[in-house]
This record gives sequence, structure tokens and C-alpha cells, in this order.
Amino acid sequence: MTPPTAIVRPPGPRLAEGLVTHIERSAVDVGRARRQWEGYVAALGTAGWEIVEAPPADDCPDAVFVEDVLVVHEDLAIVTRPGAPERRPETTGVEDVVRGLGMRVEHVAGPATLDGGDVLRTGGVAYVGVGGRTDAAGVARLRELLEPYGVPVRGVPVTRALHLKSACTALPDGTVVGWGPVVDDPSVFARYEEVPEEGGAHVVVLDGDHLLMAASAPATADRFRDRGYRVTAVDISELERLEGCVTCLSVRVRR
Ligand SMILES: NC(=O)NCCC[C@H](N)C(=O)O
Repeated sequence: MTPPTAIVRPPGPRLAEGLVTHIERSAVDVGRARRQWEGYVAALGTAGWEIVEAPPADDCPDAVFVEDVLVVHEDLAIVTRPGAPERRPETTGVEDVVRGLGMRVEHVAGPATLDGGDVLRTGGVAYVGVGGRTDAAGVARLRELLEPYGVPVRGVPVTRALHLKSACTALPDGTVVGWGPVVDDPSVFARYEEVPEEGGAHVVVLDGDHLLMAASAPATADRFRDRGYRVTAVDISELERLEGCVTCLSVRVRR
């Protein structure tokens, strides 16, 4: 089997101008953010992931949050149409990357909007956050594209967080873990559990029992360790100032 691949994109010089919606703006140290991003990429590499760098998009402050411009499912890569108009130029250059990985490419055409950070796949279902960056037409387009793969697509409300995966993600056993104050409707998930820290709601599954998390959620990491998971924690504090999290800094391709 091909080793899993993580597509990442280096932060650019205008990072500090990135969008902030649900939190107070605070100054970003771009040099420190770059070092934290390198630590994040190194953690993926140490866990056995092949790293593919998308070309920099230095005019786009939020380009490092590469997950929002691509949704990958098996051999299909969907180039999204981000909900924030400022972020739409970020889609330039990513198509070549996924074609280089041998994937077939589809697009989301306007006026529909879809951000990868709103797409949570677990238990064979794609839950899509609607109400922030992704709209109903974006959900419909994703449904059209994932239907041939037998993946049901369910729109779920997101009004209190930037993206669905800012509010909740899923453990390998299918439990959706969320930060209560920003999860609109936990009843949509078959198994749901609250975590004690906002950053604890963001897990990247490195492999069946190994999770990548932000260092800002030590109590949640301990809780997951108690359940038998290995947890690698990385400090991404400068990226968190821009509402970034471990999930949105890469696009994971497993084939
Ligand atoms: N999927 C994500 O959670 N992406 C984070 C994007 C943060 C960026 N500052 C934005 O507002 O678009």
C-alpha cells in the first residue's frame, strides 16, 4: 500500500493579515509561526507520512490552511470554492499537486461555496457544516461528487465556529469529539463526546491509534492517552491566533 501523503503549504509573508472571525485579533509572530509549521510538518513525517508541499501562495495570507481548498476522497480531489472571497485565489496551484499524485480532479463552481474545513468524514458519512463558509449549494455539489462512492452527505448547522471541524472532529473509533460551546447540534452524530478544551476538539488521525493534536489541549490529550491512544502534540499557537488548528494545516491522502 502507498504510504499516506500529507499535502501542506508553507505560510507566506502576509500570514499576520489572515482572516479572524470568531475570536479577537491578536498579533501573529510570522517567524515563530513558520517554525511551528515546520514542527507540524516534521511530526507528520516522523509518523510515516510522505510530505508534498503545494507551491507557496505568498499573496494569500491564509494559504497555509490548505485543507480548506481541497477535499480528497479515494482517487478524487475536489478543488473547492472557499466561502471567503479573499481566499479564492488560494485554489491556484493546488490542482497540479493532486494531478501529480495521480488523482482525478473536480471543482466546485460558483455561486456554490465549500470549505474543506467543513467536511468531516466518519463512519462512512460526510458531515458538512453549513452556515459559515459553506452553503447549501456547496453541500449539494459535494453530494453529487461523493454519491458514486456510496458516501452519504449530510448538511449540519455551523453558526458558532468558523468551520465544522473547528467545533468537532472524530476519533478512529467513530466517536465525534467536540468543544461544547461551539457545537450547534451534537444529536446529529451517532456517538458524540465533549472534550474539556477547545483545541481538544481537533484531532488528526495519524494511524489507527496515533493522534496529532495541538499542545493547547493537554487535558484532552491525557484523556485520549487513558483510552489507549498515542498522542503527538505540536505547538501551533501562532496559527491558532488565526483560528487555525491541526486539521486545517494539511490535506491527508490515504490510498
Ligand atoms: N479549516 C480551518 O479551520 N481553517 C482555518 C482557516 C483560518 C483562516 N484564518 C480563515 O479564517 O479562513
